[in-house]
Amino acid sequence: MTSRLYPNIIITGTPGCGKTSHCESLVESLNDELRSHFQHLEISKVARERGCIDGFDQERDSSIVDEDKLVDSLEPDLREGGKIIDWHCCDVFPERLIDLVVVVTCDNSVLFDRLSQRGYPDSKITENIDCEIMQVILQEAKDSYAPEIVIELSSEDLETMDDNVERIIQWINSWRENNPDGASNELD
Ligand SMILES: Nc1ncnc2c1ncn2[C@@H]1O[C@H](COP(=O)(O)OP(=O)(O)OP(=O)(O)O)[C@@H](O)[C@H]1O
Repeated sequence: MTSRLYPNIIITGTPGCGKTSHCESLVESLNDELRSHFQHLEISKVARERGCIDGFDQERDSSIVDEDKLVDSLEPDLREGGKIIDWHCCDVFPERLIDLVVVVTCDNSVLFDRLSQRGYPDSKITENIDCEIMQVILQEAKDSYAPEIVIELSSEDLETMDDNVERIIQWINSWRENNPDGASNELD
C-alpha cells in the first residue's frame, strides 16, 4: 500500500475565472519547504505534452482531450502527492487520489470582460457565462467528490485572491497535521 505525504488539490472553475492565477499565486506563497513538494499542473499544457489530445472541436474552438489517457498518465503523479491540478474539468480524477477541490468563481460581468479581452467569439463567451451562471462546475465537483472536500472561493480582484490562497495554505497545513503518515492511495 502506498500513501502520499502531501495533498493533491484540484483548482477548477469556468474558463477565465482565475484558476491559473490562483495556482501560480499559491505556489509562490508556499514557504520554501512546502514549495519543494508541490507542483502546478496546467492540464491543458500537460495533455499536449503527453500526447493526450484527441482532435479539435471547431465549434468550441478548443482541443479535445482524451480523458482516459490523461488520467492514466497522471496516476503516478497523483500517487506522489503535492499536485495542484489546474483545469476546468474536475470530475475525471479518481476520488481516492484527490484531497481538496477548490472551485474558483467570478462575478459574471468581470468574467465577461476577461473573456472579451481574450478575443473569444460571442458564442464561446455566452457558453462560458452560462456555465458560470448555472454553476455547472461547482455542481460537477459536488457530484464527484465528498461535500467536505469541495469549497467554493470567489475572486474578482487581487485582494480576494490573496485571501483565498491564504485559506488554501492554512488548509494544507492542517491536512498535514491531521495526516502525519499521509493519505492512502488505495481504496479503503
Ligand atoms: N483575482 C483576480 N484579480 C485580478 N485579475 C485576475 C484575477 N484572477 C484572474 N485574473 C485575470 O483574469 C484573466 C484570466 O485568469 P486565469 O488565466 O487565471 O483564468 P483561468 O481560469 O485559468 O482561465 P483558463 O481556464 O482559460 O486557462 C487573467 O488575465 C488574469 O490576470
